[in-house]
Amino acid sequence: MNRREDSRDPAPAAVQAPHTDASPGRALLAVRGLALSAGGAGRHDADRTLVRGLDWSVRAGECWCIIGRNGAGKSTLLRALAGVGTPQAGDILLQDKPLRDWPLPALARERAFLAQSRNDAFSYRVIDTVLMARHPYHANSYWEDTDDHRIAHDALRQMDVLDLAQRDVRTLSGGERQRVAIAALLAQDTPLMLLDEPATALDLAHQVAVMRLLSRLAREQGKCVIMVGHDLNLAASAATHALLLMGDGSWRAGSADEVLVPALLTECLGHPIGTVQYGAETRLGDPRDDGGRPGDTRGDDRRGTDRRGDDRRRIFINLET
Ligand SMILES: Nc1ncnc2c1ncn2[C@@H]1O[C@H](COP(=O)(O)OP(=O)(O)OP(=O)(O)O)[C@@H](O)[C@H]1O
Repeated sequence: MNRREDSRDPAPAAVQAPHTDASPGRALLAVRGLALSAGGAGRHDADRTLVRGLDWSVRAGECWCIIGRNGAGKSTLLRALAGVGTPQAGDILLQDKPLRDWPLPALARERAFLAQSRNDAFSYRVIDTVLMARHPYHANSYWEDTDDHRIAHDALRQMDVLDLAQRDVRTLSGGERQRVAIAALLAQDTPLMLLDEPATALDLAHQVAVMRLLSRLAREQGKCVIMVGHDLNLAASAATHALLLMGDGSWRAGSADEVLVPALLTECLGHPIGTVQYGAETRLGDPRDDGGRPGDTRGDDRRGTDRRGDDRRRIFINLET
């Protein structure tokens, strides 16, 4: 996406950005002309367009956050990317091959999907739910080997739930269950990781730890992370890129510095959003003292927007209640 010359201009309404093929490297996931409607294809009530003409490329090492209001279509899009459900139009290519052409076991070795909610109908030990994520690597066998156990234990340790390994999943708290589900996703060890609101139910320390982990997996292991989230500060702390769903079918995609800016977020979320900057020498203060008005990005220009090169951070503030 081209950055506007003067970011003080109001965001254009419902402008669709060009897809992100300008950046180098082959796309792990390529979305072409995708259309999604509420309720999915073939439903008589599938008349509200959630996403229209989505052209989007995602590469190894990128960490994307999908942002939008309730009902904008974030989960619907993530499910489509996981191969669940049929889009109204368009193609989703994983490593240049349409998702529908991937055999399920092979697809399960390429992408892992953390759904927004889950039901534990049966009694399973925590370790067993994580070991199940290793089954795509055992085409003709139900038995896990020692590598699987090591990987499962490592994943539980990374999510700080190794001590719960022998517990029945139905006895876990909401945050513990969420961390076990993320551990299972890690144990699946796929190049593409799709996470629907991974920070849900987590306490603050674990929210930050999960974002750091996802960011590191993308940066250091070349994983491709796509997550849905409502917390802008958490998203901004981890995401290299963002996709905004505007709610009327239009969308904006680009680097975090291009897209996670107050004017676009205000338009996307329908609520005034500004930023304040803090760092080693600047204390967090009242955002209204920081030169910000709803949709006003002058502060960004003045303070710069590189959130990874130094210790400065933008935090997003709702200016009005
Ligand atoms: N089976 C269905 N039948 C009819 N409408 C549906 C169906 N499934 C989803 N929808 C609608 O599609 C829209 C998009 O749903 P989706 O779950 O993708 O939104 P979302 O952006 O993830 O929202 P949230 O932030 O609340 O999680 C919603 O308005 C929802 O009510």
